[in-house]
Amino acid sequence: MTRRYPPVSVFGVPTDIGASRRGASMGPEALRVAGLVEALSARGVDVEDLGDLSGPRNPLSPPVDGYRHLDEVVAWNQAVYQRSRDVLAQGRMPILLGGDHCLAIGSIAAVAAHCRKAGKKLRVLWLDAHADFNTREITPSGNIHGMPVACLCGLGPDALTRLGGEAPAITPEQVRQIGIRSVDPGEKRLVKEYGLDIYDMRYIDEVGMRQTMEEVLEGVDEATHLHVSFDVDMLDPAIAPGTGTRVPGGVNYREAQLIMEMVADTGRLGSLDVVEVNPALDRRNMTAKLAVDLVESLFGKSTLMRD
Ligand SMILES: NC(=[NH2+])NCCC[C@H](N)C(=O)O
Ligand SMILES: [Mn+2]
Ligand SMILES: [Mn+2]
Repeated sequence: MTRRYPPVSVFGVPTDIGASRRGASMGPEALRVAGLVEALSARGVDVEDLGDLSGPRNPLSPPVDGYRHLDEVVAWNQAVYQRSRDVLAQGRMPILLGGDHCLAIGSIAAVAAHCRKAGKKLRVLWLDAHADFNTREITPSGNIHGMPVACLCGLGPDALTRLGGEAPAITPEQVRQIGIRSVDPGEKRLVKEYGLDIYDMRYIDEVGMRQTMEEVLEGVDEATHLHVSFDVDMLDPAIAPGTGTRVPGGVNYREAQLIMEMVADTGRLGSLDVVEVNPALDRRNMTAKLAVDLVESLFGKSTLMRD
């Protein structure tokens, strides 16, 4: 099946400000070196690379009042919010190259504001080993890349929950999490309290990825905007070692392809984050290359004979 895709604007956000381990700041360049932009244009996508945003350096300081680098995280996310908003206003699809996962606060807040204005129904697919639903009270690390989903749902400091003015940017019902296998004890309680829809690895093992994705995509229609927030640590570390918070027992190659292919089949992909690629921990850029391979599938590359 050949499908027309909206024009795409790629931008890099070279920071690891939301993490305590450095290196994700080199992710954007690793994804470019792996050929992300060329791969999209080879698929017939009209794609431009806007280069990298800039922001404060990483002081690698300890948490203050439960947050590590809060001011810097806010500054980077304001830049992400503005860039994502501008790209969407031009009728283009933003692809954020991270950087760590705290940056999804800015990208998804912008997408949510855009959907409200355009009368679209937003659904967020959160592909991750982690639920990223911590708050300052319960975080084991103070790392804000463990908090973006909570911030987007209105739990967190005003400067992050109100990036787009209103809070919450989204509600838990709009989120589907896939590949989860590491949730901190306090975080687990909060996730249950807020009713987040989590397709964890046990569930995927039991029912299979096809059934999982059918449930994830249930109700998606012409009015739906799908935002995919792809933390590469969703993948099994054997195939994706280049990331800072590895958890064994992740999604395998074929399962990951099926996720992307089934999203592509909906034709409703509206925006994308590719985050947590850490070249300092990678081998021969294999994690970035795999991420590019999967992004190609999100844009309709298929091995199906019936196509
Ligand atoms: N986006 C990520 N890789 N998040 C990892 C979070 C790990 C842990 N749950 C924490 O809050 O510190
Ligand atoms: Mn993660
Ligand atoms: Mn994450």
